[in-house]
Amino acid sequence: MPRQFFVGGNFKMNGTIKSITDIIHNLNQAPLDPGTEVVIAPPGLFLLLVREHLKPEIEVCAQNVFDKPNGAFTGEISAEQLADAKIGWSLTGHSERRVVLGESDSFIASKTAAALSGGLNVIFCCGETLDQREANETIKVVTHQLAAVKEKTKDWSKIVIAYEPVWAIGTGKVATTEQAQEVHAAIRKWLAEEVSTAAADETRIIYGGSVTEKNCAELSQQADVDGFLVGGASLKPAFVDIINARQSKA
Ligand SMILES: O=C(CO)COP(=O)(O)O
Repeated sequence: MPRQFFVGGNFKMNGTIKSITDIIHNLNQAPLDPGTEVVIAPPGLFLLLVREHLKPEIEVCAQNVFDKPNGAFTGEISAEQLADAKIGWSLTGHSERRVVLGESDSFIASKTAAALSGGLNVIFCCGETLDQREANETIKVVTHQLAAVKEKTKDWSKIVIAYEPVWAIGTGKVATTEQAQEVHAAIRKWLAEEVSTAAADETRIIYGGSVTEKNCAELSQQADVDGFLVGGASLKPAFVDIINARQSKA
C-alpha cells in the first residue's frame, strides 16, 4: 500500500485570534487534495479555537506535550487532556525545543511514549545542526535521536517522522532534493533494521526546513519524501499549494 501523503503546518509562536481565524477560513474554503492528510499545529492557546472552526477533515496538533498524565506540573498539558479536547496529535522533538528549551533525547522519548499511550499520534522531529552535517555526522545524529525513542516505544504505527535539518529551519536554505532523499532513505533503513520491515514500509517520513510552494513539488518527487512539515509558509495562503503538492507527484 502506498503511504498517504502528509502535510503538517507548524505555526510555532505566531498568530493572533484574527490571523488564525483568517487561516482557518482560507483552509476551509480551499480545494484540498483529498488524498493528503493535513495536520495543523497552532500555539496551545488557539488549539480549541482551531478545532472548533476548522473543517473536521483537517486534524489539529499540539506543539508540545508533557510526559505525565496530570498533576502539579505548572504550565504543562498532558496527552490525556489533549485527547479529551479532540486534539489528536502532538509534535515532539522539534529542534527549537531541543535547542532553546534544552530538551534531551531521553525526555523527548518519554514525551513521545506518553503521547502515544495517552491516545495521540505523534510527529517526531529529528535533524542535525550545520556543524554536525559538516562533520559528516548527519546519519549518526538522526539515528541516535530515533534510537532514544525506540528505547521507550515499540509501536511506530502512530508516529510520523519529520526530518528537519536545523540549518534549514527558518533560514531559507532548503536541503537539496538529494540531501533530503539521502537522509530519508537512511531513516527508512534504520526502521527496517531496528524496528520492523512493516514500520519501514508504512511510516511516513516528511521533510521540514524552508519548504515553500516553490520547492515542494520537486522535493515531493523523491521516493522517500512522504510529505512536509511547514513552518513559516504554513501561515500564508500558499500553504494550500504545498498541501496539494502530491498532485504533481508522479
Ligand atoms: O521548523 C519547521 C517546521 O516544524 C520548519 O520551519 P520553516 O518552514 O519556517 O523553515
